Amino acid sequence: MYEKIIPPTEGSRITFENGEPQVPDNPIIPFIRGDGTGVDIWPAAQKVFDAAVAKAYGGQRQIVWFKVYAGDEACELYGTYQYLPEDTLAAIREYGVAIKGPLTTPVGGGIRSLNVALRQIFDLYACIRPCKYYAGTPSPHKTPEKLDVIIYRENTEDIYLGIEWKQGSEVGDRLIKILNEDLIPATPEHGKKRIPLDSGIGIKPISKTGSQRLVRRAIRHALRLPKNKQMVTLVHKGNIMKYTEGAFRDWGYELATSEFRAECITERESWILGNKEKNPDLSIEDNARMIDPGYDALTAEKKAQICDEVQSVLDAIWDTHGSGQWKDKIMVNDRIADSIFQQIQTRPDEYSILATMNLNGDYLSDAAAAVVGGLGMGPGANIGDSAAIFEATHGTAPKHAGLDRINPGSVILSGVMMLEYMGWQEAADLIKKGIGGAISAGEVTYDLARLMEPPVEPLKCSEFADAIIRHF
Ligand SMILES: NC(=O)C1=CN([C@@H]2O[C@H](COP(=O)(O)OP(=O)(O)OC[C@H]3O[C@@H](n4cnc5c(N)ncnc54)[C@H](OP(=O)(O)O)[C@@H]3O)[C@@H](O)[C@H]2O)C=CC1
Ligand SMILES: O=C(O)CCC(=O)C(=O)O
Ligand SMILES: [Mg+2]
Repeated sequence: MYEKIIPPTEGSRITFENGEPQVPDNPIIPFIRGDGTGVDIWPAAQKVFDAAVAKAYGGQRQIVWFKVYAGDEACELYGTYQYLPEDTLAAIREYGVAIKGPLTTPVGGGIRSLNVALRQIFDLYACIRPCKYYAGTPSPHKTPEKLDVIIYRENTEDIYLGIEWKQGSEVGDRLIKILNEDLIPATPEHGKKRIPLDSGIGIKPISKTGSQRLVRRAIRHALRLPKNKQMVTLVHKGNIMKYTEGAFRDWGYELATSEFRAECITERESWILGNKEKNPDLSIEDNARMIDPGYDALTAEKKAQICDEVQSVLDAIWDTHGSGQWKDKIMVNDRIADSIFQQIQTRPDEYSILATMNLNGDYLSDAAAAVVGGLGMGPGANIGDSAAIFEATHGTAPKHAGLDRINPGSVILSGVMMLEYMGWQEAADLIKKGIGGAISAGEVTYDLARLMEPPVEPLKCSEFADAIIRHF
């Protein structure tokens, strides 16, 4: 079945039922070491996972690791340009849950991202990146403990679909000609706009299906959180990209107010209900004026639309959500993408789950990780309905590769997410305890050491792993 790898003779497969993993006591888990700092991080992380599982279950449970290849290491074994061999895909398909180190993607030309390819091949449509503060972690931010968000990033489409044409390419030039001469003039709202002839062109597809399945997972996650964290914020740049990012917002609200009607309230609905609760005799028009501060300057048609909205919300959900009942529901709101970057710094505690499209989530997850201590503390999971691959938010950090210096924390915390996904909470908790203990004792790698006051001597990558195990 495999060309160059041999599966372990012991261990069993993780299977999926209704999108949920069914985990035996000795699951076979494929891992990709990764390029660049993967050589440092992976052995450190694996040591921590094995120690935690051994301590938590005293031999009753064990992960059976299966080394598979991608990136530079794959080319060494399988030959030039064999960056993502069929063996690796077959192993992940067979065993369902995998974990990986970072893989290099060249800028400009060269191969397209292997990381993105894996997400698309296995339809791992939700990229989940929690950004939570570990006590004692040094941070460039004054109040990092106030940030506790989980980024739910759509993981398969947007510009990451990779449909683009180089400037000057034959097809790209043809496309620009068709757009300039036919499609743009046929769309009156585009007026006299034309695409400069020396442009590269990229396509940004945002589908209703892709958006809604992501938001569905985000809302389901919110349902499992404590009441004060039951919020989902739809992040978008819909004021500029109306039919892609704006549509993501609209489809998100549509899903929340149809599939999750009993469980959700939108921010705007909460204002309408709240206004009526404070003043039961409030007229529809006065309520409309209160939810839209620019109401009096609007055209008659727009005013009528807002009054209709107020009336329909009251008709539809006053009985089920009114009289304060909405305060127990999941709050669904939306924020424009640039604004959320400052909001996670100025009002971090007002957010919980941030549901984003692919590119916005990529940017936002690095920024949010920085608030809670940096990319060395940014874990992630790519989840689909029949497979999952866990990986850190960061990349290969090439200047640190092979120096036994980099922080393995993000891959270790990605492993914590994997253990939790598998239902192995005891092992996950031990690792979290170990990380907390090591940080509190000032036993940290260079990235955290340089932020600590007073400064501490940094540990090596491998020493940090040992410190985590000591603090279990
Ligand atoms: N999922 C994946 O596999 C990803 C792959 N990539 C790929 O990685 C390559 C390099 O990307 P680049 O833009 O340099 O981004 P990286 O995330 O690899 O590194 C940027 C900087 O972030 C800090 N950093 C990264 N990882 C860690 C860590 N584990 N511990 C502490 N600090 C860390 C370092 O900062 P400092 O030097 O200041 O300490 C590092 O120089 C590219 O080819 C990119 O495409 C990028 C992101 C994700
Ligand atoms: O695939 C890559 O090289 C970069 C991906 C990335 O930055 C991410 O997923 O956060
Ligand atoms: Mg990124």
